[in-house]
Amino acid sequence: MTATKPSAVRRGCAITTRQLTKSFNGTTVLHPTDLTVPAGEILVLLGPSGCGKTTLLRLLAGLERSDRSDMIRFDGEDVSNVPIEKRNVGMVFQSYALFPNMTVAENVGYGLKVRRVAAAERAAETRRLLALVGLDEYADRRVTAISGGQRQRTALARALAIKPRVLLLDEPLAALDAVLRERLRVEIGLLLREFGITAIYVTHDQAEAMAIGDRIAVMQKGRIAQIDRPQAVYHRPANAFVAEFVGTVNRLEGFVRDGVLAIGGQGVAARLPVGGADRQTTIWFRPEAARPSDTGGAMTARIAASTFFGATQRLVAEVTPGQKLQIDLPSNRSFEVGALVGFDIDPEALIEFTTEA
Ligand SMILES: Nc1ncnc2c1ncn2[C@@H]1O[C@H](COP(=O)(O)OP(=O)(O)OP(=O)(O)O)[C@@H](O)[C@H]1O
Repeated sequence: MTATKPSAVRRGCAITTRQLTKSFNGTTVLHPTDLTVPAGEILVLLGPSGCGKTTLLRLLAGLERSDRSDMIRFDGEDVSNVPIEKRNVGMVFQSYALFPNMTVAENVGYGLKVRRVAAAERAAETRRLLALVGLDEYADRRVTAISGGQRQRTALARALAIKPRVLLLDEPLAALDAVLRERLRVEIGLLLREFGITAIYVTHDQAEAMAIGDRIAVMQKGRIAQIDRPQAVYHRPANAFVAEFVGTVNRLEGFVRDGVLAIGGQGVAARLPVGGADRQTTIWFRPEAARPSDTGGAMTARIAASTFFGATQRLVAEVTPGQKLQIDLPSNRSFEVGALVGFDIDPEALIEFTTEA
């Protein structure tokens, strides 16, 4: 994609919400939410179906009214009672919502035409945006005659054409196949950063969230469970829900005595040094925290399955009958299903929550 520097595009604005709340028919779907999004940030709203992501996005857009007013500010200005057409937000949806009877260029220039921007200026701006999203050669194609990925880039260019203060994206890649999704999430992230626009991006795909977001707000039942940089959300999840929703994670339950979590079974066992007082606890760790050990290791588990990933292999291993762990080990050693594997766990990567989610 061409890396043209946008010149006329205004930087995005800062967004703040204070105790933003939404109920439908007496059921609260967004609990009071305080959000501060600095200008130019890409914030991803991540969470399972029904957790309130779209509701929060629609409130910011002005497509829903909050339960109380004066809750949303753009650069300090209260926009709670400003209708959508005056909020100056751009929107990109999963279903491209393009006009099928128009060309790519006509779609991109549509918002400018509605705003009565002169034809020459409109054409120049449209060309610039099409170059930016790598569609200059498709300007005169009908949108019905381009691919899904090209349609999504057309939708992005169209949303950016009106120079929005905020760009809101709701599962923009959900309708695309896996390969295209993976490519476009990198491209969209680069484009949004290049624009310097403030963007709120809704997805339920954690890999997409980590690739695109400057920060991720993980939502759980109408609340933000954690808002932080992708690395922090992944490595230092705020609660068990976040740990399980973002990436693969293992849980080990047992008693800690003299600083060691010990669980045992028939030939398989864990004696994991975790420190701290004697307690019953759950310890969490990610598959890549496992380290192969030739001397036995703190953990011994029976291999139930293995999957080759190239550089690594993912083993499913039973540490006690019924307690399965997923661990990633280098793929240059082969492990037989049914055999025992010894490994350690990077102590830095152990996660323990004082309160359960
Ligand atoms: N207009 C509405 N009337 C009644 N209930 C609604 C309305 N819109 C959303 N809801 C409810 O609010 C809750 C949150 O919905 P929302 O669409 O915000 O979730 P989401 O996280 O975006 O989910 P998904 O990923 O499935 O789109 C859901 O339980 C949904 O059924």
